[in-house]
Amino acid sequence: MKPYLDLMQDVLDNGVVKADRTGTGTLSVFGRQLRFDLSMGFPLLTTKKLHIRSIIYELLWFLKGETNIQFLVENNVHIWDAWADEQGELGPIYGYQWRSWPTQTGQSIDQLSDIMTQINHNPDSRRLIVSAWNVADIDKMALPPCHLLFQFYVAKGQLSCQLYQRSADFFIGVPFNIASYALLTHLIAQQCQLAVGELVWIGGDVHIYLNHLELVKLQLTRTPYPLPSLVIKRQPNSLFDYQFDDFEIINYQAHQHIKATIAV
Ligand SMILES: Nc1nc(=O)c2c([nH]1)NC[C@@H]1CN(c3ccc(C(=O)N[C@@H](CCC(=O)O)C(=O)O)cc3)CN21
Ligand SMILES: O=c1ccn([C@H]2C[C@H](O)[C@@H](COP(=O)(O)O)O2)c(=O)[nH]1
Repeated sequence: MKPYLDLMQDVLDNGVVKADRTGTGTLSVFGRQLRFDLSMGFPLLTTKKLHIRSIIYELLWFLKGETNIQFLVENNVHIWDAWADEQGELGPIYGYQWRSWPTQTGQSIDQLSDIMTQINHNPDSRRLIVSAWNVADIDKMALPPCHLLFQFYVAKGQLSCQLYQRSADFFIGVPFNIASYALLTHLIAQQCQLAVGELVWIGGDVHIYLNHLELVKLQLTRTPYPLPSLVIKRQPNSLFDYQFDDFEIINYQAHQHIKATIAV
């Protein structure tokens, strides 16, 4: 995860102090890229132990097309609690747009099913894109999508994924986002009988919240361990049939977790 740590240092060295919506304040840079060769290991941070359980459940929840935190809460995952209303609703966020983007004629588009069909039948397509940025729905969302558009690419029997993230909480959110899209790429690759290629992460406003600066500096004193591996124990019939127990992360050696306050 050296690229992640290098960019963390880049934000410390070159970041501009900016005010933000949450009132916390950030150090921020604009427009950065990270690349991970997924065939070389699963990109899970090793300089701070990550709660992979939350990451897996969140992705399964997106894949179900759900936007109510009930499924997460039932599985003791509370990462979305702070943004939900009293009914647990978040509005038409990721899951809804991925699985049932509404059309003007009252129908809906399952972008993920369509992308799988395209990868299988038209792998050289340059249009393998999924977008969560539904302009007409933004004001109904608890939070406009941060990871808002991703594109797949097939070459040499490998599936690569590039993600655009408009706003990136580098200490808390980005490690989750990288692991989540790495997992998604593995799942789609398995379903399409492809190997995994690269994950390319692109950040717009890449920021460190000012109350995370000391934690970031602590993390940068740590030496990374080798990356763990992902084992998928079963091949379900569809992308939407995976369960939590299908996954195992092996050889995950990491430094102690660093607890931080999240900006809401
Ligand atoms: N400021 C901010 N940063 C984010 O990363 C973020 C948001 N807001 N709002 C919406 C979602 C929710 N996501 C979240 C929310 C909380 C954690 C979090 O608390 N992580 C803890 C571990 C908690 C756990 O897994 O139970 C951490 O220390 O990483 C992570 C991602 C990512 N998003
Ligand atoms: O998956 C996610 C979701 C959210 N974030 C961060 C990025 C920002 O710090 C906040 C969102 O605030 P905005 O004012 O809407 O930009 O949440 C993330 O890093 N990853």
